[in-house]
Amino acid sequence: MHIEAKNLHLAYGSDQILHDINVEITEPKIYGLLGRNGAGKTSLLSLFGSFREPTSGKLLMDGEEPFENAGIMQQVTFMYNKDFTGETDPPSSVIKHIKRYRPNFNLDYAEELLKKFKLEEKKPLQKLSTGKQSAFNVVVGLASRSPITIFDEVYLGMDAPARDLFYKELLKEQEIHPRIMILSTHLVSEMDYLFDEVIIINEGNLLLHESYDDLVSRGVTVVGNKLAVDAFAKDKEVLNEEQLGDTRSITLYGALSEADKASAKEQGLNIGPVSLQDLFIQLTKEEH
Ligand SMILES: Nc1ncnc2c1ncn2[C@@H]1O[C@H](COP(=O)(O)OP(=O)(O)OP(=O)(O)O)[C@@H](O)[C@H]1O
Repeated sequence: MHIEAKNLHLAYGSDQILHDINVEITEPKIYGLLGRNGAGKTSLLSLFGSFREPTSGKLLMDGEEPFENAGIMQQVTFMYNKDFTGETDPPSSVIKHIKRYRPNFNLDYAEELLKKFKLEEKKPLQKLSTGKQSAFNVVVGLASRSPITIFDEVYLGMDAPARDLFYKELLKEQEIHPRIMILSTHLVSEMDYLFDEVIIINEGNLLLHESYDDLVSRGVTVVGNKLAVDAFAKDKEVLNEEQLGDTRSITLYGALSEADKASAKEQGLNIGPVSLQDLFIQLTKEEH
């Protein structure tokens, strides 16, 4: 499947939330969707999940508008922190009915995952702990095997071992049943290794959509003597700088040329990689 957003706008009443979003998601890969609190991630994902209609612009999935489009909706699984109040059946019973509305849902795999996440309890879903309810959402999302699978911060309440299990299953699933997986998260440093591509939204605008490798190769950290670092940084885009005594560390946005690398070496400057989290923090700082 293939998602295409053209000049997408979303307003809640008079509040403009998403502004002129243009994005194409075409490959069965894992996409990390990042943005500060309130940036508009859930709003965008709720458009992809057919929960809402754009205020203007076009959203096409395989060339069709998804809103109230049953054929498209069956191909998209949008998992978020659902409120399970009133869900009196245990997880093992709830999963038996999912195939009716998610045609690719694999019950055997879901049962296997219930065991792995220790969700075989007889307790009704509404009485499970927050983390276990999140794990249940993860199970449904993975086992749905929908061509477009969206996880909107569902892993928030899950403890570290459960999240680790989720990441492993996700990578395994993606290898066997590749699909468009979109993960929105604030756990950037923990999850960055999962992403093939990164989409960043800032204040309702699309800030960037790039492959993970391209994005992190755009930034470098340069550490060394303050004066040498300052001279090196001249005419370059400095995202961040920190100083301790005479030592200065800067984060630069933009790939270094071979000549730059040679000159840094000559001046005793240390060049290192930049993490996605550092780039994200710098790129979404208020002054940007
Ligand atoms: N139903 C709604 N009615 C009015 N405003 C809303 C509604 N849902 C979200 N908003 C507003 O839209 C903006 C974007 O919210 P959204 O939940 O999409 O952000 P987010 O990036 O997912 O944030 P977070 O990381 O905090 O979950 C916020 O200003 C929020 O207050």
